[in-house]
Amino acid sequence: MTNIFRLAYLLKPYLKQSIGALLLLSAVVAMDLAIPRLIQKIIDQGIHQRNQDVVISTGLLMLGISLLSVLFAIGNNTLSVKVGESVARDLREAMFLKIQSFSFGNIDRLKTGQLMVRLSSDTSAIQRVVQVSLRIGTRSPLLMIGSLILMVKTSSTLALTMLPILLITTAIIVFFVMKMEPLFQAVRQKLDRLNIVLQENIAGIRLIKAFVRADFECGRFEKANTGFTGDSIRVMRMMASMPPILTLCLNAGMVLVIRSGGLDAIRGTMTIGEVVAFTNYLLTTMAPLIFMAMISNVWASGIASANRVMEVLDILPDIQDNPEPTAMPEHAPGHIAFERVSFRYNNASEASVLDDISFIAEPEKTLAILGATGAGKSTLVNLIPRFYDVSSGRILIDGIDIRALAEKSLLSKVAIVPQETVLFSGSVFDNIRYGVPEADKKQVIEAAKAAEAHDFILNLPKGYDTRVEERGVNLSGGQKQRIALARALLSSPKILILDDSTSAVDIETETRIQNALHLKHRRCTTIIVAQRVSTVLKADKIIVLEKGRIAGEGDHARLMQTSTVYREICDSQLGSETLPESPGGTSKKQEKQP
Ligand SMILES: Nc1ncnc2c1ncn2[C@@H]1O[C@H](COP(=O)(O)OP(=O)(O)OP(=O)(O)O)[C@@H](O)[C@H]1O
Repeated sequence: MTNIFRLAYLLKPYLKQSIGALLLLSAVVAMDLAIPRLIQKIIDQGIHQRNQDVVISTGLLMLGISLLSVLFAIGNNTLSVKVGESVARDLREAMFLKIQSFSFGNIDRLKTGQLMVRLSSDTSAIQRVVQVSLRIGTRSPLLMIGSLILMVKTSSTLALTMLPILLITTAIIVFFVMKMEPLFQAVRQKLDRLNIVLQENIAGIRLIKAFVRADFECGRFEKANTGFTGDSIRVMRMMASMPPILTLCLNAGMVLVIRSGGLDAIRGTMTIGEVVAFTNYLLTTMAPLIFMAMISNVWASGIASANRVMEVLDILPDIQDNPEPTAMPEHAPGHIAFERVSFRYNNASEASVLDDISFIAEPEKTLAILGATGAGKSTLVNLIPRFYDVSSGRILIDGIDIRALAEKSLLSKVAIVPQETVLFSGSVFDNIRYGVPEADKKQVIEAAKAAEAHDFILNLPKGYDTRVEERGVNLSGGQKQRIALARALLSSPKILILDDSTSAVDIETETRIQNALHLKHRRCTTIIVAQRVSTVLKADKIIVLEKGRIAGEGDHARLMQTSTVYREICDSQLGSETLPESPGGTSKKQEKQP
């Protein structure tokens, strides 16, 4: 519930419009309340006393009031819709910005489907709460309170008779609202689950087809869909049972008023006009109660959504700049030092993914990290741009602990080509200059040439203007990797990290890329992650990683002599024939694919 009050804070920028909406609404309520009094006047002073003038003048006044009421209601509607939509837009923006601030660890814990529901359905539910609150949600209680006062003024004894019915009706509504809130929460959770399954399926549709797993996936989807439907039915059933119960209360009240008021009128202690006015006030007391009950689902789902949205807004990014961050020097050489670094993904998890890692990557040199799948290579390089923080030890760049550096400053010097290539829909040109939007065509072409992408891009239907479809489906794996590489090279980084980013290109192209990198980007520290020995042969230093620990360090020739693990990897991939003795040489042997 506190989250709903926190949401009220979002109304602050729209205070004027909100107050305007509420003032217009109050005027509408005042006019609604005047109508039964005017009816009473028509009956008692007009019809009963056969005074035609009273009937006509009061009738015209009623008409005028009704017209004005319509105009004010339209004004209230316009303002409340505007405020509701604006609050939803602000919330979506706040959530979007929050998600952008998340570090890799936060993203690992949150599911994409969940975030999508919170950004879309939950913000819409909150928007409905705001709109409803500025309209019927405020109108109903005001109308109810006004009607109650006027009921007491018309006949306090009759009003007292109505009290138990009003209390029972209120209790029923509170009961329903309290019962429905957790149910709405459950429905939202099931919707999350449904979205996660849906998203995984759409993203992985090709794989599902390739492995003929459509039946299995249909089963998974059906389970999520049935779960969602089941909970939705429970909520709807509850909602549907409320109006008939409340209508019963209203009818019981009417019977009581007509009976007691009728007897009072016969006794002459009440006029017929008063009885009619009282009946009307009973209606304007009970009907808002029923309306409020009907919109209680909007409230219940709004509260549930507010909790879920606030949950995201309350998350603190795992990685934040310290209060006085240091900027990387403009001409930083790019010297990297790992000092006794250990890392585990969740501090709760038992095993370390990296254990006591120490090494140095020299400026303008190439360091390769080789190891079997799951050895911890990607994890290791992800620590350099501080995607995750080390669990112990420290990483220094040019002598500065990266935790002391400003995130933006660090990332402006480090470029990473991740293992999984991500391209956005848009032109090839725009994808390459994603990190440097101001880059001109010449710079883009230069980067593409260094990444061995220029020739294939020219052969695409519209060259650099060819549209990359969603997730790059119209490009091959190797082509995507080369565009991603060009994107990283364009930012002229001081530290370039290639995380198995040439795994999908053939060995010949990979060699050309490496030569180009060596020529044009020799002034940056390059870290190459690879499973393929051929990728690392030319590196100045190779680190062999085994189960999160360093199992060998040195250049190819040295490792061939000192590291059994390295020799075994070489043997398994290149065979046992003589390999080049020194870095820079090329293997004459026909290479085997891993
Ligand atoms: N986001 C994550 N959350 C939890 N565990 C993870 C995460 N990413 C990787 N791991 C675990 O960390 C270990 C090392 O993974 P990593 O991706 O670093 O290996 P790798 O050597 O790069 O493997 P590959 O060559 O197959 O890419 C693996 O056991 C993996 O399951």
